[in-house]
Amino acid sequence: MPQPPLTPWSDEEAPPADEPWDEPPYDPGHAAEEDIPDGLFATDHAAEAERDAWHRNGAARTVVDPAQLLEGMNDPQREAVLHHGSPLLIVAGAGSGKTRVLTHRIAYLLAARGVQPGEILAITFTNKAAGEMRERVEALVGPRAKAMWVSTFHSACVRILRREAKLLNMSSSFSIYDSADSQRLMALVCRDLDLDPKQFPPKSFTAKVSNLKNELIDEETYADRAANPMEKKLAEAYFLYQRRLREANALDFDDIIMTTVNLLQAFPDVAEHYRRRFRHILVDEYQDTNHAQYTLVRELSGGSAGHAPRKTVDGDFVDPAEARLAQIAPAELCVVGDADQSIYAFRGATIRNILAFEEDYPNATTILLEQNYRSTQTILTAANSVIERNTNRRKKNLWTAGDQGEQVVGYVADDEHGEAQFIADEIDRLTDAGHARPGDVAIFYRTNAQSRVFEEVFIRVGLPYKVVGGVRFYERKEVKDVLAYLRVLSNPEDTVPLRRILNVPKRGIGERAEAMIDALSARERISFAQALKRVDEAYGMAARSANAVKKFNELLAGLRQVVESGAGPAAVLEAVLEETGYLAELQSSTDPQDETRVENLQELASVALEYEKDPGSGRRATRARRSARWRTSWSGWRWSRTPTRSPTTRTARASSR
Ligand SMILES: Nc1ncnc2c1ncn2[C@@H]1O[C@H](COP(=O)(O)OP(=O)(O)OP(=O)(O)O)[C@@H](O)[C@H]1O
Repeated sequence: MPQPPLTPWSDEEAPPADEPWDEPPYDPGHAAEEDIPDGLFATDHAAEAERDAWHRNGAARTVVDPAQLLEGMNDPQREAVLHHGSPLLIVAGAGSGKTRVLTHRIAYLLAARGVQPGEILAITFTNKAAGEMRERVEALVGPRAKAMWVSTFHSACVRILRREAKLLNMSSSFSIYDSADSQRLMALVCRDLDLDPKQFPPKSFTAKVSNLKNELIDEETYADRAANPMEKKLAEAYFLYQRRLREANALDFDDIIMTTVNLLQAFPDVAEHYRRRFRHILVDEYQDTNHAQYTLVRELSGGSAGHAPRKTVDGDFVDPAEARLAQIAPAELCVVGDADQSIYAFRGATIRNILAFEEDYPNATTILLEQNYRSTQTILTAANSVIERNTNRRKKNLWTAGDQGEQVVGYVADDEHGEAQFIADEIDRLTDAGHARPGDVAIFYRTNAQSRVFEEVFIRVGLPYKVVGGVRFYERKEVKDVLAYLRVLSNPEDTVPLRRILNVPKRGIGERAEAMIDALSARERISFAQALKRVDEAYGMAARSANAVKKFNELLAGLRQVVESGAGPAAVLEAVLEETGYLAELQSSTDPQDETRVENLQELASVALEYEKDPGSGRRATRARRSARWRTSWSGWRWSRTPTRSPTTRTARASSR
């Protein structure tokens, strides 16, 4: 079977952008057999109700007592489960039982209101959350839960798109590009358009196209509005990128939502089909929806303000196909969210969707869940007093019927090392007293780079630790890349780091050129480093690659001068970051992960500075002052766009610090 050109993902596996890409690669054979049961879209629910009381094997189905579902619920929770008819917004504080409300509401719809499982669409943000919700619903209603769609936005849309692919002139086994695939495709597109990667970085184009799709702006609309040369180039790239996707029978991650919205808007009979099918739509984490997802929910449910099909002055439908659609009552929509917990603004999520729900759905009911079941009152009061400063916030006050609890301890240390030491001492105290094991303790920090100080103190005092959802500081790619430069500067013959940095950041020394250097080193029995210097003797090396290698040799020679001039580790590191273009590349990127990478390098630089200024012990006293001064100097350097200085000037500046 021919393989698709890049590595796509199968529909159900397609993870949302915030989940690690560790799921199995796409298997076209599997996708072709995707299990959409024949009867899934049948609307003969009366017949289903008859069968519903029994399993195929004759066993009685789980019978749910509606009254039991309401037991132990507080008043607003019960109200949210019972609510009938108009759109419902559940504003649920942390730990206030929103998952419980959602799952019990679904079970109640089946048990007390005669709703069929197939009429329910429950949307969550991550595959993990969907799995958990499905499990909790199944625990309440039994195997009937299988006929419901409890899925992420992406999985639900992929299912719809595979079914309707023909209408879109696509094959139903279309591929899905993950973000790495999208970046590779955009890089190819930019190359074909002869765009200078410095001026028009493909990565930033990928991010911009993604944002446009989240705003439902397709390539044609964008081309019409592109005004300046930058926007025009982006429009060209967007156009070609979409064409390439179509040619490959592929969609990228953001296309999935946008294409489904387009499908529902362009084909009223398709919209009608899903409107008739999904009579109950429940959306979790509504505060994290972006514009495309918001519109999707509106198209599937109908009923938001200004969403009625357009009519002519004579009262006829502008699109006659919409007449039938207009007759379908809106689905019951129930969204749950908490603007105070919004975390995805960087990828287009807009809490406007939750704040303006009542405007968008004028007959909406809002229920506040404020009773928290997880924390003590002291913790809630502390949390409330932090979040009440947020602007444009709907007032909400978390409280608990539980204990007041112990006082929260606030400790102000001199610096980050003092903080880490205090925490290590606390863990020691708790474990010595038998109150906790190290694994019972969680440490939160604001940015990834901050794990480094904790890791160092834990290693020193021998406390076992695990960095959750991240990579240990010294194993992060950017840290390893930069350390590889330092290793090569300290040992020019060290082949492994040398090969690691040969084309990092990209400088036109491809795999082929590397293989030729390797062959030269084998032929002449010289080291890889020496072979690099004798690049002209490598067989078959293209002139462009040879020049790139020579430039790399010059770069290393320049950096070596910095080392030989007696500069300390911080100055050498600064030289590496600047001269190689590594930092500039990260800074010009619009990928939020690259911002984190810059922070990690900043952290690495502060380690180097600490070492340079104070390699011995007893250094803590001066740390705060030093780190404050370093921050100032870093921020000036980090954002300055001044032309690269020669190594000599830079050394002079570094040693004058
Ligand atoms: N009415 C209730 N009585 C007792 N316990 C409750 C009640 N409602 C919820 N809880 C408990 O509160 C905890 C939080 O519930 P749940 O996981 O449903 O909350 P959540 O709002 O989804 O949490 P979060 O979104 O903060 O993760 C659970 O342990 C749940 O059993």
